Parts: sequence; structure tokens; C-alpha cells
Amino acid sequence: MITASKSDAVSQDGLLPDLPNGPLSEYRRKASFNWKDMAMFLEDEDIIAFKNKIFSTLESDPLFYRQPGVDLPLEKYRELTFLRCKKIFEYNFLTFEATMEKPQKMLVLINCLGMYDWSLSTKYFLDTQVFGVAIGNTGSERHETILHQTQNMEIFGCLALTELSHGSNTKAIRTTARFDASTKEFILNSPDFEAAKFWVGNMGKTATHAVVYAQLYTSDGRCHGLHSFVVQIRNPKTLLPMPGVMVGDIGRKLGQNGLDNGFAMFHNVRIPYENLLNRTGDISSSGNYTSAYKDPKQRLGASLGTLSSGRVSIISMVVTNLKLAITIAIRFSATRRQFGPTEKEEIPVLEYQLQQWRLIPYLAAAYALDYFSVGFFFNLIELQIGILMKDRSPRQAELGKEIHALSCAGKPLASWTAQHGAQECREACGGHGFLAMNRLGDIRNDNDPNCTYEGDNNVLLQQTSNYLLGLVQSIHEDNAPCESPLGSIHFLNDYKTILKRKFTASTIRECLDCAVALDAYKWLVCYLLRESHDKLQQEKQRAANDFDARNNSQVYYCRSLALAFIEHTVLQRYYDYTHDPSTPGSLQPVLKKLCCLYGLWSLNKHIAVLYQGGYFAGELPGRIVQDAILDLCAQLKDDAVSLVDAIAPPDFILNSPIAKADGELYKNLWSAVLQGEKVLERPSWWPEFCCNKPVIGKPRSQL
Ligand SMILES: CCCCCCCCCCCCCCCCCCCCCCCC(=O)SCCNC(=O)CCNC(=O)[C@H](O)C(C)(C)COP(=O)(O)OP(=O)(O)OC[C@H]1O[C@@H](n2cnc3c(N)ncnc32)[C@H](O)[C@@H]1OP(=O)(O)O
Ligand SMILES: Cc1cc2nc3c(=O)[nH]c(=O)nc-3n(C[C@H](O)[C@H](O)[C@H](O)COP(=O)(O)OP(=O)(O)OC[C@H]3O[C@@H](n4cnc5c(N)ncnc54)[C@H](O)[C@@H]3O)c2cc1C
Repeated sequence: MITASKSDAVSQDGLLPDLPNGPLSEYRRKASFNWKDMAMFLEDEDIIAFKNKIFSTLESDPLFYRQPGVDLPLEKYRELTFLRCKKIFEYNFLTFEATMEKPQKMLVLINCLGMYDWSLSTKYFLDTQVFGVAIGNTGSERHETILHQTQNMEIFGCLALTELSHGSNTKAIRTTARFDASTKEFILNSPDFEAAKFWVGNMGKTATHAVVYAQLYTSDGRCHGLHSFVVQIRNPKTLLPMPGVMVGDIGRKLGQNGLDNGFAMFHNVRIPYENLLNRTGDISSSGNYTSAYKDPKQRLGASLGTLSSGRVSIISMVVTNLKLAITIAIRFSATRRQFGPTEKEEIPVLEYQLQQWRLIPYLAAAYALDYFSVGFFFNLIELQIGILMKDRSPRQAELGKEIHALSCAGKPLASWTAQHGAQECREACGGHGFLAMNRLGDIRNDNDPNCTYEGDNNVLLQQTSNYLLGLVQSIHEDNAPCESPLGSIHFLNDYKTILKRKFTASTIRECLDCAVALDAYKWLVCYLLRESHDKLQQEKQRAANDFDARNNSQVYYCRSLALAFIEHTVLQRYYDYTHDPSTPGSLQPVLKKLCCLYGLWSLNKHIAVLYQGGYFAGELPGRIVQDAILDLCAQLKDDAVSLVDAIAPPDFILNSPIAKADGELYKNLWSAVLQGEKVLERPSWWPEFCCNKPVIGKPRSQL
């Protein structure tokens, strides 16, 4: 095993306790680097100490005790999640001052609570952040009291945009808010049950207040489009609905069942006119409407801008799920033995090329996407600071657009990778992966809605391709450079030259340089941009209208473009990071391999387009890319256990008997099974078998 230097070891030992010896030790010994060095490179001491504090606090609090795999009744799970949420308020892990000092800790807290249980994390952050950020970003000074009340849990918040009959198409939201000049109030109404707010997290049982999106009407009957309002929906003293509000719970979901998702209908609900969140449009006490955004399309974009913070955060949340799933599958695969070269000796399933190829690319994806998600969160913080400072500069506007474009593809890429990864990990653990107590089912099911909420993945990708297609004109006019605050589109300045390039590597060895995949991605994005643009023009000529033309250009064109663009962005950022001279020499080789594997594995999914567009020609490119993927998996298999050790939470949080750090797969699983309630008891309904025998072919009367 590679050991850390003496001074590093001193600071590491306090923060990162040694892992127990056991069946995983052999792989740990074979690793090319020290897992503690890696952990401390990925996160600084302050963050690791913060995580340790959260984890150890939860572990020592009996309220957070849990029995692996136990399915609680819905009501009980909701209650427990609420009690735990209340406790998180009491622990106050992150003060306002600490957030301002190091905003990244917000993301760390979201993920630490999520690693414990996503229902708890989403419940807490929907209230304190999603509700809070919506008010902070789209409201003004007059809404500060509400924010304070949220922080003290005097009130409990939610964000209500979606309706029963409309989710993606936010323009078609039908809840109305009409200004009544005589009382200086807005009157909220749901025109019918199809316009009920629906799916809203926290609304089912707990929320007292909602940020409600509604069409704003002035008293002259004019509609000014979608705006958001703070609406009290329950009495905080009784949790009973406010007059005119019909509010309820939508029922059991496929995951995250500790969270109460709900519906609400409004019947002449009056709210003070000051409850309009007035950043994008305001109304004077006499009822005159004003807005800095003259173009209704721009106004819609501004009022939906707050959704970007959720989308950016979700990227990190889903990567957290991938990290949990891959930790379980790698530790299992390193300790589970099946078959072997001789009758006497069975080998760990991680030694099989097939198992490596199924899992190790997801490990690489977890590292690359994790790096992207944290860096992208910093970009969001920059945007947030600009919003708070009321920055109206063109740069701030461009930053908002670029973050919107990147988050609308970043969320799909990361949530799908986590979703497919969680399923692969489940299957890679065989039957034990299907046992609820081993947690892969919960990880998969709790991850799943990330593909839908904060915008359906397939719908969001269209926002990214729209952004890219909007650049085509400047690309064709050479004197108008492609520039953006985060630089994600700068390479498009070389569009014409890139399109002339071909794949030149001729050996596997050459492909092991990540620059090969990166160059291929640059070509792929330029090619798909050209093809999507051309397809759109053709469809415009053929179709009756632009609406049809756009819809008929999604599959194989705009959708692929958006995904290739975000994969390129993730890879470029990870490439720069892993190749940076400041990256420790002891870690650089393994990090470069992860980067290269992520690049080639992702690229391999586009192989048909690479051939179709002529970047690849002949058998060789396809073959050496695939061989390089297998080669990298084989090179990384001895590092895999240490790579997951560096990103794994403690056993209590991971909560999977087959993946404890001691690697005692069977002892841990067996003891968890035997500790289950009533495992050895006969069922309470045993007489149904033993006494009440069926008369075959004659069902008994139900009367
Ligand atoms: C120092 C400061 C420290 C502070 C630290 C704190 C930092 C913040 C931390 C935040 C933490 C957050 C915690 C997260 C915890 C998350 C828990 C998650 C739990 C689940 C939550 C679930 C909540 C929901 O699901 S809410 C409902 C979400 N619904 C949707 O997303 C609907 C999807 N549909 C849409 O958004 C739109 O309708 C869309 C995008 C499909 C567009 O439709 P349409 O075709 O009608 O319009 P367009 O013509 O395409 O668009 C018009 C125009 O607007 C632009 N635009 C749209 N959206 C945005 C945006 N978000 N930002 C910027 N611009 C936008 C669009 O690009 C168009 O512009 P053009 O220039 O005209 O092209
Ligand atoms: C667990 C969970 C929690 C949620 N929490 C909240 C919350 O707190 N607050 C809130 O307001 N909302 C919430 N939502 C709602 C969520 O934001 C919506 O489900 C989401 O925006 C998608 O809308 P939809 O469900 O109406 O799907 P639809 O828009 O009806 O989409 C259905 C299908 O049609 C496809 N489709 C739609 N439009 C197009 C198009 N133009 N081109 C091609 N295909 C298209 C989609 O890809 C999708 O496959 C939550 C949802 C879930 C699952």
C-alpha cells in the first residue's frame, strides 16, 4: 500500500480514520495511490471536517437510527422525516455567516443529508432553499420577513409551479392572480381542477406557505404573464388550510416517500399585493403594472431564472447517488468470488473483464461529473452574488444564459448517468443487489425523479440546443467571435477548422491520451451543430410552421447536440484539472486514466455519428477506442477499491451491509438478515395454510 508523507498523515489521521483490515485489504494494498491523499485532494480539510461533524451527529442521535431495508408505513415515514427535519434545524449545521464565507458548504450539506436519506434532504432544502431562493431571487426587501420566518421554522415553504395538466409548458399555467384595486389585493383562483397545483414537495402535509406561479391580471383585464406570489396555504398554528385553499397529498410515489408531495386549488384567495415577488414585474398600489422586461419571452425567462439554482444543485445530488451506488458495487465485486481458473480457486468478480467494463466507467464518470458539479456550483454562486447585488451588466445576463444552457444539459447528463449507473450497480451485485437492505433499490428510486423534476430531461435539452443554434450566425460571420463568461463555447471559434479534422490515432497507446477523446468531442459538437442547423432549415422549408420544424429536428440532431456539448464541457474541465501542474504527482496518473476512460466511454456512444460524419473511417478507429476502454478498465481495477474509499461516506451513512468498509460481505449481510424483525417466526396467518385448506376449483363464498 502507498503511504502518505508524515506531515500529511498527522492531519489526515484525525479527519480520515484508517479503514478496518479485512477482505478488501488486498485490493487496498495493490492501489497505486493512497486513498487518504486522494480524499484530501478532492476536498479540503474544512469540508472533510464539516462532513464528519454532520455524519457523526446523525450517527449519535437515536432519532436517526434505522434498520437497513425496513419499509415504513407512509404516515410513519412522513412523520419521521419531519421530526428529523426539525432536528436538522436544531443542529443548525450551517449558519448564514458560514454559508456566506464558504457557499460550497450548502452543497455539501444537501449531499450529506441526501446520502443519509433524500426525503429528508429534499424536505429541508425545498423549504429553506428552493422556497427561500425563489423569494430572494425574485422578491425584494419587502419579503425579508418571510425569509426570517422560514429560517426559524415559524413557517414552512414550498414552490408551486406545476399544475395537474401542465408541467413542462410553464407558459400554459392557468392559476390566475387578479389585482383588486379597491382592496389592493391579489385574488388567486384555480379555474378548474386541472389547474390545481400538483406534485409540489412539502405541500402534501406540512407547508404553510407557497411561492405560487400564476398569470398576473391587472384590473383592466390585461394578462401580464407568469409571475410568482407568496401565498399562505395553511395556518402555522393548526396546520389547517386557509380559507379558500383546498390542499392535500398526492399519495405514494416510486421513491422519496418521506417527502409529502401535494396539490392545492385556490378559490378567491386574497393576498396583499405586496406578496407579489416583484423583481421581474411590479404593480403600484393604484394598480399600474411595470416591468424592466418589455419582451414577454424575456420576462418568462427572468421569472423562471430561479430554477437554475435547483438544476445546478441536482447535478451534484445525482452524482452523490452515483458515488453511493458505485461504492457498493465495487466493494461487493472485490469481495464476491464466483468461478475461477481452477476448481479450487474462485476469483473476485471484479477480476472479470465484463464486470470491470460494466462498473469502472461509472466510477470514472462519478469522478469527472463530481468535479464538474462542484465547479459549476461555484459558477452558480457567482450568478447568485450578481443577482443579490442587482448586477444589470451584459456579463451577468450572459452568465445567466450560459448557466441556463449548461444546467439544462448538465442535469440530464448527470441524472441519466446516475440512473443507468445505479441500475448497472444493482445488477452487478446479483441477487444481493436486489435485497432492499443493500440500498441499491432506494438509491435508484430516489434518484429517478431527478430526471423529471426541475424540468423533464428531454424538454430541458432543447433549451441547450436552442442556445447553441442561436450561435450559428456569429459562427458564420467570422468577425463576431463566440464568447461567453464561462468559456464553454469558445472552441466554436475554430468551428470551420475543427470540421475539417479527422481521427488520426492509430494505436491503443495513442488513445490513452485523453486529448484524443477531447478532440473528437470538439469535432462531434461542431458536426452536430451544423447538421442540426441544416436539418432545422430543411424542416422549416418543408413544415407548415417553425413549431413543427423544431420538433422534427430533435431526435438524432438537436438532442444529440445538447448531450455532446455538455459531455465536451465536462470532459474539458476534467481534462484541465487532471493535467494541471498543481495536481499532485502521486495522484495524476490515476486521475488521468479516469479522465481518459470517461472520455472514451462517453465518446463510444456516439460511434455511429463519428463514422457517419467521416471523422472515423475504416475498422481501426472503432476498434482501438474500444480496446483502449478495456485496457483502461484493466489498469484501474486494482485502484478501484481505493478510489471508492476516497469518496465513500462512513458505514452508518452508506447503510449497505454488502459494502461496509471492513469488506466482511457475508458476516455483515448474515447479521443484518438475522437482526430483521420476526425473521425466524412463522407468519401470524399460519392457520390459513395449516387449517383452512382450499377446495380446489371451488372458490369460497365471500359472504
Ligand atoms: C453568496 C451567495 C450564497 C448563496 C448560496 C446559495 C446558493 C443557492 C443554493 C440553491 C440550493 C438549491 C437547493 C436544491 C435542493 C433541490 C431539491 C430538489 C427537490 C425537487 C424540487 C422540484 C421542484 C420543481 O420541480 S419546480 C417545477 C420545475 N418546473 C420546470 O422546471 C418546468 C420546465 N419548463 C420550463 O422551465 C420552461 O417552460 C422551458 C424552459 C421549457 C421554456 O419553455 P418555453 O418554450 O415556453 O419558453 P422558451 O421560449 O424556450 O423560453 C423563453 C426564454 O426564457 C429563457 N429561459 C427559460 N428558463 C430560463 C432560466 N431558468 N434561466 C434563464 N433563461 C431562461 C429561454 O432560454 C428563452 O430565452 P430566449 O433568449 O428567448 O431563447
Ligand atoms: C418527485 C417530484 C417532485 C416534484 N416537485 C415539484 C415541486 O416541488 N414543485 C413543482 O412545481 N413541481 C414539482 N414537480 C413537478 C415537475 O417539475 C414536473 O413533473 C416536470 O416539470 C415535468 O412536467 P410534467 O410532469 O407535467 O411532464 P410533461 O410536461 O407532461 O411531460 C410528459 C412527457 O412529455 C414529454 N414532452 C413534453 N413536452 C415535450 C416537447 N416539447 N417535446 C418533446 N417531448 C415533450 C416529456 O419529455 C415527458 O416525457 C415534481 C415532480 C416530481 C416527480
